[in-house]
Amino acid sequence: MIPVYAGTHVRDAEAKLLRDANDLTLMRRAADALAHQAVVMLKEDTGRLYGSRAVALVGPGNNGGDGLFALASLAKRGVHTTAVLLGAKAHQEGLAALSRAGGRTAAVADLDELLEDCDLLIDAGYGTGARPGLQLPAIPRDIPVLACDLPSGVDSDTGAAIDSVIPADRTVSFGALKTGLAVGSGHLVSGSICVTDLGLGAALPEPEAWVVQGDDLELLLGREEDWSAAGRHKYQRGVLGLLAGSAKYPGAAVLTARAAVAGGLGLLRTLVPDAVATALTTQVPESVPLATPELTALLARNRRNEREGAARIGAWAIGPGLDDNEDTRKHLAQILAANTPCVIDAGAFSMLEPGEHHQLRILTPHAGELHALLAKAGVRVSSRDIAADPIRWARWAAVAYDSVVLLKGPSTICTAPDGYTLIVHASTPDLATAGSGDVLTGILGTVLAAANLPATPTNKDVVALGHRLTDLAAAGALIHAHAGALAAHEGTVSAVDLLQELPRAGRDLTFLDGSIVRMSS
Ligand SMILES: NC(=O)C1=CN([C@@H]2O[C@H](COP(=O)(O)OP(=O)(O)OC[C@H]3O[C@@H](n4cnc5c(N)ncnc54)[C@H](O)[C@@H]3O)[C@@H](O)[C@H]2O)[C@@H](O)CC1
Repeated sequence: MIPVYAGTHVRDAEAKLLRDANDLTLMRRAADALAHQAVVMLKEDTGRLYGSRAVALVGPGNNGGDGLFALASLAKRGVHTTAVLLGAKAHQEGLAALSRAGGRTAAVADLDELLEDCDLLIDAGYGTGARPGLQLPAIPRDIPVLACDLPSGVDSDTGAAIDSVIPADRTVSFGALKTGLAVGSGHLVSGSICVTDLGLGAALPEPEAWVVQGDDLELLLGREEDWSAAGRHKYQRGVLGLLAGSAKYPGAAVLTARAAVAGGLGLLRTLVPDAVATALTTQVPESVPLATPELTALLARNRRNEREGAARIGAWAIGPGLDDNEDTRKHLAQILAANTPCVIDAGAFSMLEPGEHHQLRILTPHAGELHALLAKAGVRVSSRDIAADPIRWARWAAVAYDSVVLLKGPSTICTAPDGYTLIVHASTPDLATAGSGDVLTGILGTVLAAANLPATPTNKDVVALGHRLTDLAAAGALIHAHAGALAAHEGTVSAVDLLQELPRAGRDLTFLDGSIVRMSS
C-alpha cells in the first residue's frame, strides 16, 4: 500500500526539516529527481539529449525554484533550456544557477513561439503553495509535459483541478504521494507518477489514506484468518442473499448474481420480483430462489444459527435494479433488522435512512448517488463539490450512515466512519460502463459472505470491524479493476466481459483456483 498525504502536510514537513529559509538541501534533491525524469522523457521522445529543447513554466515560489535548478542541470548536459517566468519574481538562487549553466529566461508573451519548437515542457508553475484564482497559459496537447510535484492548477489536498489545469504525461511528486494526485481530477491529469523520497520520515503526520495495489489483495482479504477452514462445505464457503432487480431492470440482478457466482460463492439465495425470476434461473442456474414467505423463517433461523456460530446467510447484496415499492421496502426492512452484513447499492439508497445501527454495511454510491444520500442526511453538497473533494464527502456519508462507503469513480474511495481510507485506482476509464456497478456489488457480496463476519458487532470491536470491512470493500474494488484491465486488453469492457474475466482476475491477483473464496486442498 502506498501512503497518501495532504499536500499541505508534506509542505509543513519540508518546512520542519529545513534549518533556515535559505536551506536548499531538499530543493536540490527535488530538482535532481525532476531533471532525471526530464532526461528519461527527452530520450524517449527524441532519442537524444544533446541539442533537444526544454521549456519550463516557472512560478514565483519554490515550485518554480525546483524547475530552475532542474533546467540548469539539463543545460549542463547540452539541452537548450528556457525558463518562462510566470510571475514578477522568481527563485533567485535558481535563476542564478540557470544563468551559470547557459540557460535563458523568457516572458509569457514568448511562450507560444517557444512551444513551436519544444521537445519537453516542464510545468514548475505552482505546487503545494498554490492558492485559488491561478491564471495559467494554454498549452498545446501534443507537447510532452512533465509536472514538478503536481500539475499546476491541481489542489494538492483534494484533487480538485481548475479548468485551465495543465495535464501532465508524468509527474514527479516530492516527499510523498499527495492526496491531490491520488484522487479526483488531480489523479486524471497527473499521468504516470514517480514519488521521490526526500527523507521527510518522522516529520510527516499519519497518512491520510493508502492507495492499494494488486499485491495487497491477500492482505486485504485477511489471509491471517483461517481461510483454509472454509471451503469444505458450501455453507462455509459463503452464502449470499440477493435482493435486486425489477421489471424495469431485470439485467442488474442477473449481472450481480453472475458476478457473485463467478467469485466462487458457496450458495446464492435470490429474492427477486416475478418479472426477474425466470431470467435469473435461466442465466444463473446455480442460484436458489427465496420465496417471500420463506424469508421470515430464514432470517429467524439465521439468528439462531448465528448464536451457534454457523450463520446460513453470511451476507446480503441489496439494490442493483431494485424498485422502490411497498414489497421491496418490507423486504429491505426485514433484512436490515436481521443485522447480517450487507452491501447496499443503487436502487436501495432511496429506501435507506441515515443514522446509527448495529449492522456491518458497505454502501457503494457513485458521486450522484452520494449527493442524494448526503442530501437526505441534511448535507447540502453538489456532485461537483463531491468530485472536487471526494474523500471528504465519502467520509461525511460514512459517518452519517454509520457505514463503510465505497465511492465509485476513477479513483474508488473506501472509507470507514472513523476516517480509515483506502483508494483503488480504476484500471481503465471504460470501467464506467452500464452494469459495471452491478458486477462490483456481486463481487463485494461474495467477499462479504466468505469473510465470516459477525452479524452484530459490539461497541468494543466496531472500529476494528470498520477497518476490516473497508479492507474487504477495497479488495472487491481491486478484483473489479483488474477484471476491467483484462477485459480492456482483449478490446471491450462491457459488464459481461468483466464477468468473463473475473476468474482470471482472482487467479492473477491471488488464489490458485481463481475464486475469491480460498479452497482447502
Ligand atoms: N519547502 C521545501 O523545502 C520544498 C519545496 N519544494 C517545492 O516547493 C513547492 C511549494 O513551494 P511554495 O510553498 O513556495 O509554493 P508554490 O511554489 O507552489 O507557490 C507559491 C507561490 O505562488 C504564488 N501563488 C500562489 N497562488 C497564486 C495565485 N492564485 N495567483 C498568483 N500567484 C499565486 C505565491 O504568491 C507564491 O509566490 C512544492 O510544491 C515543491 O515543488 C521542493 O523543492 C522540496 C522542498
